[in-house]
Amino acid sequence: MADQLKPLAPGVEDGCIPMPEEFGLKEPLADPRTAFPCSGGETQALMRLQHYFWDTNLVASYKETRNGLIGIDYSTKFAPWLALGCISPRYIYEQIRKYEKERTANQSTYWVIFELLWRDYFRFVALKYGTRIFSLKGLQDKEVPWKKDPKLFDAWKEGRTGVPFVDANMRELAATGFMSNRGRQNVASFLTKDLGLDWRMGAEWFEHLLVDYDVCSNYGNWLYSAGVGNDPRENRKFNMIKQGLDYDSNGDYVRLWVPEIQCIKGGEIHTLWALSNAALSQAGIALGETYPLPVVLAREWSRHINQKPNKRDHPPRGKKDPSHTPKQHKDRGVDFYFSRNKDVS
Ligand SMILES: Cc1cc2nc3c(=O)[nH]c(=O)nc-3n(C[C@H](O)[C@H](O)[C@H](O)COP(=O)(O)OP(=O)(O)OC[C@H]3O[C@@H](n4cnc5c(N)ncnc54)[C@H](O)[C@@H]3O)c2cc1C
Repeated sequence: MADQLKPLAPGVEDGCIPMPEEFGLKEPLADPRTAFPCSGGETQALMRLQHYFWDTNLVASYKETRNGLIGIDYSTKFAPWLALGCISPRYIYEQIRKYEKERTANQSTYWVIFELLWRDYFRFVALKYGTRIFSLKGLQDKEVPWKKDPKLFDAWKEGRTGVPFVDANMRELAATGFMSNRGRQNVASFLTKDLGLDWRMGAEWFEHLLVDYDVCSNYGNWLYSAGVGNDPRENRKFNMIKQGLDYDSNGDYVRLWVPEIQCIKGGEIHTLWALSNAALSQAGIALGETYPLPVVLAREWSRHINQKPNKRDHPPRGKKDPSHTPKQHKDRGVDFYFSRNKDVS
């Protein structure tokens, strides 16, 4: 490696690095609700690792918290730094191995490595298939009658679908550039399976906004969600209402991002349209006016109307913070990549 950079070519001046204002850009606003309140650069990335591994031992409970929705510590948040080359996956891997030797090795420490393997996997998929990862028919060359309805797409991207769990996630993305993995899987399934929209519209919207945008991980995951990746199982679809009740049983996440419906208490917030007029008007909600009616109603959602939050999904004892994931049943958290069921719900 060279010790020094070569001098600039003759005639090229070494001016100052231009500031965002010179391009007409304003300082980005920091939303206090963000799950990624960090800044860029290698130093910050290393500090995050130090915090997540060595200072707090959060890495040792990653598997239980990784499906969380609120706050910085439910997952590693390494993705933005990885996407921009501020930290390397090898360094993270070596640090996990060191942690396992010096502190503890458990399912959680393994699971962070496992997630990094997904990242690698999507790189290999992109290498193998090249520009086919952007093709409407995907890797399977599969004909699907995708729609391109701009009204439905706008409702999705602006968080106005009338499905609170979807809207909360889409608003978080627009306001902060970040969305949890649980949220991404759900809104992608909603766009492709419930709305039947061209999956590439969703992928492009993510590309436009994600602070951790990465061409391989983004298009690889979208292909998967759309059912046109190299996954042999068909028609897997998330049930938005069950997911909302499982992972945001009390509705705290929805209330954080969809304030106009925050007067509805508890998990009923996920099925607003099923509430009585009296309950809605008491909460100051006029469906279709102050908050949209659902743009679509999937048949399987009706199973969860009036469902009390599942006892088993209450946060583990001693973990009251809303950012903690509900206790997971055997297969929960083993994303749609592994679920044997068609309706991953
Ligand atoms: C539709 C969709 C689009 C996505 N787009 C992107 C993207 O553009 N860039 C991106 O980095 N991730 C993407 N992901 C994967 C995943 O959601 C994010 O990597 C993760 O939410 C980032 O948060 P984290 O760093 O706290 O992850 P953690 O849960 O802490 O995971 C640790 C690391 O493992 C890797 N990882 C975790 N899950 C995945 C996955 N499913 N696929 C690939 N790598 C994974 C990431 O590098 C992540 O930083 C997407 C997922 C979906 C469903």
